Amino acid sequence: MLETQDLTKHFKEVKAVDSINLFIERGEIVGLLGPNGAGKTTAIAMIAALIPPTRGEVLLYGKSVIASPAPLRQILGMVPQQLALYPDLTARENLQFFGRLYGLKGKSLAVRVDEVLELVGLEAKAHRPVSTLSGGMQRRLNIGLALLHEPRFVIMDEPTVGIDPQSRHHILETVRRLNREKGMTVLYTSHYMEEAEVLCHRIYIMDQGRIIASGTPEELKSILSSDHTIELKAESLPPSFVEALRRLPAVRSLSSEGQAVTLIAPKTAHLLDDLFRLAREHGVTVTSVNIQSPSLEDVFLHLTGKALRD
Ligand SMILES: Nc1ncnc2c1ncn2[C@@H]1O[C@H](COP(=O)(O)OP(=O)(O)OP(=O)(O)O)[C@@H](O)[C@H]1O
Repeated sequence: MLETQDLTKHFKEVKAVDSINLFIERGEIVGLLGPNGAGKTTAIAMIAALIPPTRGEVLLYGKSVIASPAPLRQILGMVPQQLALYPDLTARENLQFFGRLYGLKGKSLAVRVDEVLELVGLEAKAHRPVSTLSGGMQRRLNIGLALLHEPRFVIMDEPTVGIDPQSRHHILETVRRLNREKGMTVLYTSHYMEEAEVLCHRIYIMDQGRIIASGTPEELKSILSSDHTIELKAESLPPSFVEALRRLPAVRSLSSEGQAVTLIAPKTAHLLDDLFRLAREHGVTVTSVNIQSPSLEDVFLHLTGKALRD
């Protein structure tokens, strides 16, 4: 449906976006993930034809969005990172105001405002001035504004940053529901890996303006498929035992906290025999052992040497 070719944006010497090529099929939820400053907001601003690229192209069904943005604008809903709400108006009045801007009026406006209030779970708060709503509720209303005209394609810029778990859950559920029931296509930026892992069909990982990896969550995790994470808990963890674990040749990295120690090692290493032997030798009583596959967060660390979180 949409693709970018060699899309690039320079702000003087800063290469905010450096020659990215991505595609989004109709009906997909695609994640654009990266730490703060990776270039996500700049990339989506060019995709939405809000700022011109230094170089490159954005194509909607093969036609240039840069040369003619109108066809994209007709199907696009944009959820910006910054709230665009009138704080003194109620939630309903905000929706009515923006609905009129989209050309809705009369009964169809009233019906659509009610539908959107239900969709973002704010029916009970419709009469409240926006300034009295929680941050999470304001974010949900901000999403509602972008959905008023029933867009077929929605771009969301970090819609869950800094909000309570309940609102975050609600937003993720809303995106899933719109995708499932209406076939809505979504481009979703985030720096929360676990969120993208459960929500997105495909993910692009961005760092310093470039796409450094892409694929389904499973494909990305297979980058570390030959490793696993072992978490061992014990009644106590003497430092000599932790050191002995660290010296095992197969252990790539180790961290310990309280009564738990976490190791990353190749799957082929068959480390469990060594773990239990060392535990016996150091008089350590093991209470549990948990073996896990690496997460997307681990993949990002592996690719960039950095954690994604703030
Ligand atoms: N208008 C601008 N003028 C100069 N530099 C800019 C401008 N907009 C963005 N940048 C720079 O471009 C780089 C990418 O910024 P961008 O906001 O796109 O990143 P991001 O991944 O969206 O991060 P965040 O989540 O913090 O918004 C940063 O180094 C930023 O400082």
